[in-house]
Amino acid sequence: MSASPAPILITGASQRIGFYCAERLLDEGQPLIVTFRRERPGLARLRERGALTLPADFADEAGILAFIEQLKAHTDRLRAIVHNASEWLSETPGAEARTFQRLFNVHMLAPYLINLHCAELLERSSPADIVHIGDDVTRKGSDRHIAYSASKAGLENLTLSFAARLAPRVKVNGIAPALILFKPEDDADYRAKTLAKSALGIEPGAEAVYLGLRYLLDNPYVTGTTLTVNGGRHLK
Ligand SMILES: NC(=O)C1=CN([C@@H]2O[C@H](COP(=O)(O)OP(=O)(O)OC[C@H]3O[C@@H](n4cnc5c(N)ncnc54)[C@H](OP(=O)(O)O)[C@@H]3O)[C@@H](O)[C@H]2O)C=CC1
Ligand SMILES: Nc1nc2c(c(=O)[nH]1)N=C([C@H](O)[C@@H](O)CO)CN2
Repeated sequence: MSASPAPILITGASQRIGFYCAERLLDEGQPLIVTFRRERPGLARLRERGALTLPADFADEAGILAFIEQLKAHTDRLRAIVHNASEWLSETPGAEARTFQRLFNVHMLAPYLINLHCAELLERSSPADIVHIGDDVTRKGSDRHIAYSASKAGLENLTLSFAARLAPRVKVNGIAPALILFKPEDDADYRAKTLAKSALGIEPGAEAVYLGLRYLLDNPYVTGTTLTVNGGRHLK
């Protein structure tokens, strides 16, 4: 039995929420493997801190399977898998089906295949967790991000199925955020309108998701659950 702790895998951790969670886990001395699609400034910092950074594009089955093979060449065990990689795409006029397929690949096919192919790596660790990062928008859908919302709803359902399949050795949960971080290009009007959608009316920052991740990793009696981290949007 290896003395060093098994690594945690976070997908899409080169920026924003995934990057923040990666930094916090490294702060705790947690070995880390992260995936990235495009080279970004934060990756150099994660590498400096000892994280293994693996390129991965989950837009199609071939890219997902290629990542799984690459991952298994680097480790034979995992403490947890955090499925964070995501694209926030609205309907693309004239390319609706391509966008739909892309979103379902990133948000559903990638977690599905990675979970199935990497369950054995998780079962070599105790405790072991899978965390799916979803979206609170699945509560009511979205008229401007139809395929995105549907694919995130499917991801939420994977939480239930994998929690049943992998118990008791692996806990499987989700986190459903609403606004966590604006994008730099979001204008004042959009920001004001978005903040008004929740009871708490704040942009909490990535720590709001990390605290949910920490809770799920630490709690031995939670599985098949999706944590809502939405500032009380459901109350408005
Ligand atoms: N930010 C927010 O307010 C909210 C976020 N969420 C969810 O939280 C999670 C993190 O959000 P956020 O940090 O804003 O996410 P980002 O939009 O920054 O995306 C995270 C990463 O996913 C990667 N990614 C996108 N497409 C692919 C792909 N085809 N294959 C592999 N990687 C890919 C991106 O890589 P690249 O760097 O190449 O673009 C990006 O770095 C997401 O699942 C998101 O849906 C939910 C609600 C609100
Ligand atoms: N992959 C992403 N998903 C989402 C993002 C994002 O930036 N990347 N942002 C949101 C918004 O914050 C929305 O919740 C409110 O405007 C949703 N999903």
